[in-house]
Amino acid sequence: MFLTGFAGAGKSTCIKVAQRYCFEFCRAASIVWDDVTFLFTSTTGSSASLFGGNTIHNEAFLNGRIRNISQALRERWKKVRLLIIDEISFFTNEGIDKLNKKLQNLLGVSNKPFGGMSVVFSGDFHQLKPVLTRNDSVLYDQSRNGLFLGSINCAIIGPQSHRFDGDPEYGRVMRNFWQGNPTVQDVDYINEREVGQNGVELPEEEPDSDITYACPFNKQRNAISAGMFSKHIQSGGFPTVDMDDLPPDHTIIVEADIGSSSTAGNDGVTRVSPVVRDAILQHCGDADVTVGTSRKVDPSLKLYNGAHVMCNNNNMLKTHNIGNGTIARVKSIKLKSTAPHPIWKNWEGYKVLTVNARHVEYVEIERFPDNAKIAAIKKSIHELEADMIPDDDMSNTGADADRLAGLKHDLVAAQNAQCVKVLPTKSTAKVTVDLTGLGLTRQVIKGVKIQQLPLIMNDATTGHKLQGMSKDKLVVVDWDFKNANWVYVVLSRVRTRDGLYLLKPLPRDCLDKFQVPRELIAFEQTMRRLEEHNLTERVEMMAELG
Ligand SMILES: Nc1ncnc2c1ncn2[C@@H]1O[C@H](COP(=O)(O)OP(=O)(O)OP(=O)(O)O)[C@@H](O)[C@H]1O
Repeated sequence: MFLTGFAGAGKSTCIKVAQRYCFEFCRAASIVWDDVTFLFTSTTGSSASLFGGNTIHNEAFLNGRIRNISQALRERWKKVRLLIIDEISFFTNEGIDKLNKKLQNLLGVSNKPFGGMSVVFSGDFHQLKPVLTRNDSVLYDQSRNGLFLGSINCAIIGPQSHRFDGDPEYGRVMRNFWQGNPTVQDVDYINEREVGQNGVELPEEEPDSDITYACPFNKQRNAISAGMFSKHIQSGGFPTVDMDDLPPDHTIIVEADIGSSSTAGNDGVTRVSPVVRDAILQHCGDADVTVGTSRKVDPSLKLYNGAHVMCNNNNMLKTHNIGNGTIARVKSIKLKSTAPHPIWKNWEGYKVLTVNARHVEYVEIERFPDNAKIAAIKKSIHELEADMIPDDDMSNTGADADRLAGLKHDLVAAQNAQCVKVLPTKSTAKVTVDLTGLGLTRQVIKGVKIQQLPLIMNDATTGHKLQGMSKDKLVVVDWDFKNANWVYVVLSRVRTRDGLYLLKPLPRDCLDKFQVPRELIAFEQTMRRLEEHNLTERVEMMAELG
């Protein structure tokens, strides 16, 4: 099945509802149901973690060798009745071919596509493609992927978007972008949200506010995080370096433990010299330190209670539903019992505590924003407290007080269930460091042994991590026209135009950047015809049933 529709059409929500329906059906019919009966996966860790699923790459062992597939994994797949793959626009022809072979092997059925498994491909091809894909690798190109198209026997196209229910006019403009035909008036309408114009001001940062900064490049993301940290330091409580006072312990910079490298420096030695190490810690952001093709390591993580972070590996996706792209806030930092007392360092003239990552036992993070359960409990507490009169035991009934205590207890339990302890991990990274200021030339150092927490700061995020999310407030720092559909994906995350803040206006001459590829138009026509056929068949079947 192919489930599609424009941003916010409710594709992910629809799958959740279908899962609930299947669960209730199985329960009523006494059919065994377990956690993989309806297997929820996504092509990215960030969207998988939004609904408590895993990536399809992990579940179907896509990056492993067939001979290494364990018996336990084969047994697990035998229990799956329906496989969901969300955010399908991030999948490629190569991915589909691999999936087909892996499922045929896992299920022991080689003469049927995907080993005979029922698969729901869900997503919107008007959204982002994988970062490193060739144009001929897109799934919707009917001349290229017979397997994908040939296996789809049912299509559902969400007719409208629910994300913009609160602002239908913004939804209408987003649909124009989706269809590839925005007008200059649409661009002007968006640009009315430029900060500094028409009385638009940046939103206030409040503890529970879900403000996201969207920017195209990781360097910009790093610069925004550094700016936010400076703001945090200057907001008070940090002594300047000429004062005797010690810095507060709610804020600490966790410096990566950097060991040797596999490439020799100018002196022919593979050791990362103290000078180079200091340069990495002081001048590099996570955009400069990468593991494998894209995983980033922040050499100098600036953590404090409430800091916005993003997890960036999938090691805990299965066990704790925290994956690459899961967003969270820092709750606490625990140092090992053997750790020396953190020393302070000079950060723009202020004293800030600093510790090496090897001395950190864990950092506890809490998913953010609140899930529906926590939001509902907070709302009930707020309403009850508003009804109760402060310090007036006569008017406030005991029942109200008991209910309030019960709600607060439930809130703590629900919040604790959202918390996870993240441990430092060891990796081998490629570091790009500018050493020209030190009179040295070595700039790219490969094979650097590094230990750090698998977290990056999330004051700002790139479009690829935003896909699949709904936001109340979004600040667009800059535009990216190089990655097709970036502008549409970013703009369509926010529920209302009032929640949008632009640091740069959208260029008025960008209208030709939104054209929908011919192959995608042809693919969607095929899907529409299939949907009509499915609906007609269904009406006929219902009529036969009387
Ligand atoms: N039938 C519905 N009625 C009301 N609200 C809905 C409905 N379906 C979805 N929503 C709401 O609309 C928003 C977007 O839903 P959802 O994330 O499922 O859309 P999507 O199609 O998966 O979006 P995207 O393509 O951007 O990932 C969510 O806030 C969701 O709660």
